[in-house]
Parts: sequence; structure tokens; C-alpha cells
Amino acid sequence: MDAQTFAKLNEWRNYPAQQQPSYADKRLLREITEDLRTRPPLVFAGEVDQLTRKLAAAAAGQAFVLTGGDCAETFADSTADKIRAKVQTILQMSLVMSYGASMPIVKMGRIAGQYSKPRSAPQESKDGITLPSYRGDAVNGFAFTHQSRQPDPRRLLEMYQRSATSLNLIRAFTQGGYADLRQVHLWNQGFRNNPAFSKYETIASELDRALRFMTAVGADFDSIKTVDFYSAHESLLLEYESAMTRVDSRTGKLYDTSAHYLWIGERTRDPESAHVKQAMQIANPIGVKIGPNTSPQDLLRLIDLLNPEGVPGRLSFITRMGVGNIRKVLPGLVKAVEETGNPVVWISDPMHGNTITSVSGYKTRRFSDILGEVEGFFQAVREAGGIPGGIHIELTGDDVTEVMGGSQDVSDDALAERYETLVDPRLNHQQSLELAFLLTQYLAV
Ligand SMILES: O=C[C@H](O)[C@H](O)COP(=O)(O)O
Ligand SMILES: C=C(OP(=O)(O)O)C(=O)O
Ligand SMILES: [Mn+2]
Repeated sequence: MDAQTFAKLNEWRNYPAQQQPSYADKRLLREITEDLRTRPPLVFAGEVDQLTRKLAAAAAGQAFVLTGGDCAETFADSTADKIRAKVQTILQMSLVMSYGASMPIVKMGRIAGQYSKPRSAPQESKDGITLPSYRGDAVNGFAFTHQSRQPDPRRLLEMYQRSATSLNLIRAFTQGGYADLRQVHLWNQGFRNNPAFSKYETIASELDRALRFMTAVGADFDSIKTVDFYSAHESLLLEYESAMTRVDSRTGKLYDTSAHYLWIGERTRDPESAHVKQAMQIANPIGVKIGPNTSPQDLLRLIDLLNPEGVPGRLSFITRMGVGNIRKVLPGLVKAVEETGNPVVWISDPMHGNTITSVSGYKTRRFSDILGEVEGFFQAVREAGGIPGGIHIELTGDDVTEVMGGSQDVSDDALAERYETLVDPRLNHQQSLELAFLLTQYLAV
């Protein structure tokens, strides 16, 4: 690596980095990041560029992005069954959505690397004992003991290994025929038992007819049975992201090879933050989460820093305002950005602005608030002259009870039945499919 590239790679070190673990053993951290630097990349520059082109299509209204997966992946749950269920859920949603939108869906998972979390509070207290907060399996353990809550750099290696094995399986599923349209359609038949099915019967039978028509005219399903599926996670642990950054031999540019797509969280998106400085140096498509206190100036500055050349697909803004704020705050932001002519992708995260504590004490969200924010997002972006480009949600393929409501009407009392997330509540399989059906009404224009 030449001196100039090396300087770029380390530029972030000159700026304040929030939400970083403080490791007791700095030497061990160095040994581990040195080791990571020698490991093969998890994703390849060519794939990353292909994703950027697909995101460019979303910015232009010719594709729509679906990102879904856990709030916090865990090492223990990075199993074949759980990964399959998540990928299956995303493929099922995407079939329904692409029918509704009559356009391709860009499929991304918060998967194969979503192992670290920013937290509102650095510490957690229970029964008079105060310990560091859980920051994701890549940092420390969830168990509430002194030992488990200490940040351990060896977990970064485990993150790499788990990401690699997850991605290997995802590649096998999505390239090996598992994503065949007919198969995905068959899975969707399970939704017929959902209490809300009658509301969506028309679209479900239209989709059924469309596929039968394709079969009748001899469509070559075999030639379209692989799908492109991209990995995404929050770029939070800068030592890890930096250690996974490689020079692309074709172009000499830096790519963070830990995932195809990286986003910067609401808590670390300050233009002068190490997180933004790190993202400036890499060629991956970047998302920035934006909450209700974002100003138009913030966005213009982020555009200057992260996409000064206006490369379509390079930058997305992921709005997470809350159902009560989205219509008030978003139109002004969209207007200001659209006036610059810079091609950003507007993506809705209807989860993070709608987190509440239920009466029974669970961190949860209401399905109705999530839908309300999605609706507000489509209206606000269109009203202000922008193009709604995608949705970013926390989901799992399992029948958990973490989000209240939906057609199966998960009640406050029912949350206790299968509340499994370690950080934020996720839509379960049925709630995710229901959201996909509901989205079709906003996607069809
Ligand atoms: O996933 C997002 C954040 O990490 C999470 O909402 C923060 O949660 P906390 O407020 O429980 O720390
Ligand atoms: C931490 C997250 O979101 P935000 O930065 O929007 O709070 C997340 O996506 O899990
Ligand atoms: Mn979350």
C-alpha cells in the first residue's frame, strides 16, 4: 500500500469516534486487527460496484430497495435455520413488492456482520449492580456479569468468522436455485392462513395469475432462479472496518470488504466524526441514518463530504423520524436535497423512531406506527419532489412476539411469549409479509 493510500485508510483516527468499545488490552486489539488485515475479503469490489448501480436505479425510481434483518445479530443465532428463514422472508417480501411496484427490488440483509450496537446509555444497572451496556456480540457478552460485559477484541475475529460462514450460506441459497420464483411463490401460499389475507386476496391472486401466465407462455424460470443478495451492517467498530478495508487492484480505490453496503448510525453521523471520515475514503455505497433533529444543512454537508461528485447510488439517506414527525420534518429535508440535484436514495426506516416501552416493560413498537411512518414517508418524499427509493426494517423469519399488533394482533401480554431480541424488537415472519402486501399500495403509482 502506498503512503497516500495508507494515510487515507487511517484518516479517521484524527477525529473523535463515538460509541467505540474501550479495550483493556490494546496489544491484543492490535494483534487481532493485524490478523484481520491478512484475511480474505468477505465481499468483492465488483459486487459492490454492481450494488451501487442498482442503488442508482433506485435513486431514479427504476428499482426499490428492501433491507431487512436483525437489529443485532448474535453469534449463537447465526445458524443455518435462522439465516434461511430470514433470507426466505426477504425473498418472499420482495416477490410481493416487485409485483406491486412493477420494478426490480434490490435485496439487502442486515446480515453477515450486524454484530455491533450503539447504545443510548454506556452502562446498565440491575439490582444495584452497574455494568457496561451490551454493545453487540462483536464487542461483549449479553450475560449480566462483570466478565461477560468487558469488551474483548477476540470477538472481532469471531465476527469475521460468523460473517464469512453466513455469507457463504447466503451465496449458496441465492445462487443455487433456492430463490426460484416458483418456490418463493409457493412459500407465499402460507400467508393464505393469515387473518389479514382477505385484505390482500386480490393482489395475491393477481400475482398467482401472473406466474401462471409466465408458465403458460414458456417463461424460462430456470434462467432467473438466482438472485443478487447484498450484505449490509452499521459501520460502527472502526478498528474492524478499517482492518477489512482493501485496495481494489483494478482501480487502486479502497473498499471496505466486510459488507457490500455500510451505513452510519444516527448517533455517529456528525460530519466531523471519525465514522463519516472513514466512509469518505471507501468506495462502497453508504447510508446515513437521519432522525427528527436533522437539519437541511446537515444533509448538504454530508452530501459534500460523502458524495461530492454526485455518483448515483453512492449515498442514501435512511429516514427514521417516528410516525409523529415524518410528515413535519421530511418534506423540508427532501426539498433542500433535491434542489442540489445530487442523486440520493431516500430510504424509510420506520422502526427506530417508533420505539416504546410497553406497559409490561418490553422495548417494543406498534405495527400501526410502523405502517403510519411508511405511509408518511411516501407522501412526504413525493410531495417534496423526491423519489421514495426503499425501506429498511428489522425483521426475523421466526414467529417471535416483539412488535405489537399486526393482523395476528400481538398484544402487550403476548410479548412475553417469544421475546428473543437482545436489543430492538423485530417484525416476525407474518408481520413482515403483511408489511410487504401493504407496501404494494404505495409502490403502485
Ligand atoms: O438499534 C438501535 C440502537 O442501537 C438501539 O435502539 C439503542 O437502544 P438503547 O436505547 O436500548 O441503547
Ligand atoms: C442503531 C440503529 O439505528 P439508528 O442509528 O437509526 O438509531 C439500527 O439500525 O439498529
Ligand atoms: Mn435497532
